[in-house]
Amino acid sequence: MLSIGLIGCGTIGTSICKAIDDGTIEAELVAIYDRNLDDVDKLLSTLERSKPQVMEVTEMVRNIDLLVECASQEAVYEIIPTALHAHCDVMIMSVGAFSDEKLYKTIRELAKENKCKVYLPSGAIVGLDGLKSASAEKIYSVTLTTQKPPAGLAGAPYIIRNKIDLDKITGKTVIFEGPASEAVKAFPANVNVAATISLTGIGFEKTKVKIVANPALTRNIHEISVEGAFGEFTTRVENVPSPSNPKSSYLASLSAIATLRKLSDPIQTGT
Ligand SMILES: NC(=O)C1=CN([C@@H]2O[C@H](COP(=O)(O)OP(=O)(O)OC[C@H]3O[C@@H](n4cnc5c(N)ncnc54)[C@H](OP(=O)(O)O)[C@@H]3O)[C@@H](O)[C@H]2O)C=CC1
Ligand SMILES: O=C([O-])CC(=O)C(=O)O
Repeated sequence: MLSIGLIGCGTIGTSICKAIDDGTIEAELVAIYDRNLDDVDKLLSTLERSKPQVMEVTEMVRNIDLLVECASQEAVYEIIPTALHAHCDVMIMSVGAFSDEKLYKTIRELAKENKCKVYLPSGAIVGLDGLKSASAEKIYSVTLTTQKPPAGLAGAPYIIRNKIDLDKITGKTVIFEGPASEAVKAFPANVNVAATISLTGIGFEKTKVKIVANPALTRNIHEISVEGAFGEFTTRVENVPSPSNPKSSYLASLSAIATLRKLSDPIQTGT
């Protein structure tokens, strides 16, 4: 059975661990880690059958087949190369880290050299299958429009740097417009999906991102519009925010779980 180690015991990490614990994912949860020890304890208290050891990444990678990152973009730098050097496959949620082209190339090379897979789930968006198919031919444009309730954007470096008072926003307001390369750095905990779209489609510079704060919303909305040789499509998802972290949509957790379930399934649907 697949042995899994997980870094980041927050919202997504807890959902994944529970899904392993209750058998939704066919795997053994061998090890977990988080820099925040309270989150580790909280997660452990939710598990009924699994008894993962708490260990740091250097020890963890000696005991697992696959490392799951659901922590932060900085964690990708800290843990993914270590895991690949140790011949572990990896699944990454903080995909925005790959706007750093050097990191992306390093991880790609390391994965090839060590014959490892790097899984990037669709996360909180829908339509990655269509974009993947479309990218076999010419794509003319890709635009992501993300709308969140103002509280879902709190703490983003862009909001802090520009001294935007989210409490004072009373109507639908465009907060940011620019390339995905800038969006994922300005909003590292809000639009990792822009990175996954960029890697699947036409890259970080050509992918356009618009971020809207909308106090009328209770859900996180992502709309993707794509034009290419195939024709055009628009997808829209209205995501229920995770109760423990309104920045992250529940669908992101479910997407991580689905990606891990797929590993043990002989039938693979979708592009
Ligand atoms: N691809 C996608 O579609 C999506 C991606 N995401 C991304 O997935 C990641 C996890 O999301 P979520 O579970 O909601 O986040 P949470 O904030 O709920 O949990 C993350 C946990 O990881 C810990 N952590 C952060 N950095 C490190 C590190 N370097 N080493 C060890 N622990 C660390 C955090 O600690 P602390 O509290 O101290 O920061 C926190 O306990 C985030 O980067 C998020 O932006 C989220 C939604 C969708
Ligand atoms: O969960 C979401 O709605 C999207 C998100 O936070 C991200 O891509 O980082």
